[in-house]
Amino acid sequence: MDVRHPTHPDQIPTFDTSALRGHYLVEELFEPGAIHTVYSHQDRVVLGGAVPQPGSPLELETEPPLRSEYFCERRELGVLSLGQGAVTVDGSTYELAHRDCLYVGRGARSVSFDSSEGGRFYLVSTPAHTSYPTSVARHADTVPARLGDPATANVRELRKYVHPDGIRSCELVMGVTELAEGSIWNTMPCHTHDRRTECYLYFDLPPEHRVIHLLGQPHETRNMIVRNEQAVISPSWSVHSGAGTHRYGFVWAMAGENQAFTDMDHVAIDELR
Ligand SMILES: O=C[C@H](O)[C@@H](O)CC(=O)C(=O)O
Ligand SMILES: [Zn+2]
Repeated sequence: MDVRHPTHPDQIPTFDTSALRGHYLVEELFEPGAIHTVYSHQDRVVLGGAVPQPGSPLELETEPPLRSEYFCERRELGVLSLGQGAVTVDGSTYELAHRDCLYVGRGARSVSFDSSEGGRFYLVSTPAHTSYPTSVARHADTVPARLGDPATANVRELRKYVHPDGIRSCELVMGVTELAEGSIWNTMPCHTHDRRTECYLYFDLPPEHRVIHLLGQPHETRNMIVRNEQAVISPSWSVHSGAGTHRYGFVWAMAGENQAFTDMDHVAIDELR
């Protein structure tokens, strides 16, 4: 488990490219036959990737930084399936298709991942004060919000999975946004939300393409060049927006003080520096 400490916005101008990437970019989450996790002290979000090999399920183990008997002892967990696979939680198996979401409530003792056809799972976990039921939200059954405009190259569909009017949780708010062919911008005009950390995982981006992801306070932005299946941790003071060299999708997940999706401090394009 990689541990990332929080940063102050005044540090941003002092970071070179590799320092910026070391603090905010999660480059290697998905390795065949392994589970990788990152513990961020930004709202104590844990990000992870699980890639089970056919016939060899992977069990989510606790890690020393958690000081817990099992992973979900004090935590809830969101799982976003990138492909076809199954997650077994305390003996109940949930089959997931590409972009389906499983929420695992606090107290689940055993969580394991299995796939016979190259499935992979993105994990986001946050501290939990109580136990909400483990449940599934399927991409095919979720009515998306249709956002954006062709003129601004940001036509996209947003699906909320874990949120106050969907799967209930303690802190976690989670969903997927997918851009239409020919659209490249997400979250522009952009925003911050001082009450929450937000993490993006970009997916469905061809290997030769990249997303130019913007971060930092609105008046002092930086960029990182991001590959497919890499994640970005955005502290509460940071914008989180990007433009791809190709269409893509991204999993967004938030944790912190509140769960109100509309609690955003909007930033006008002409305020950005
Ligand atoms: O606070 C909310 C998040 O930044 C994302 O949900 C934004 C997003 O998915 C989009 O604009 O497409
Ligand atoms: Zn946001």
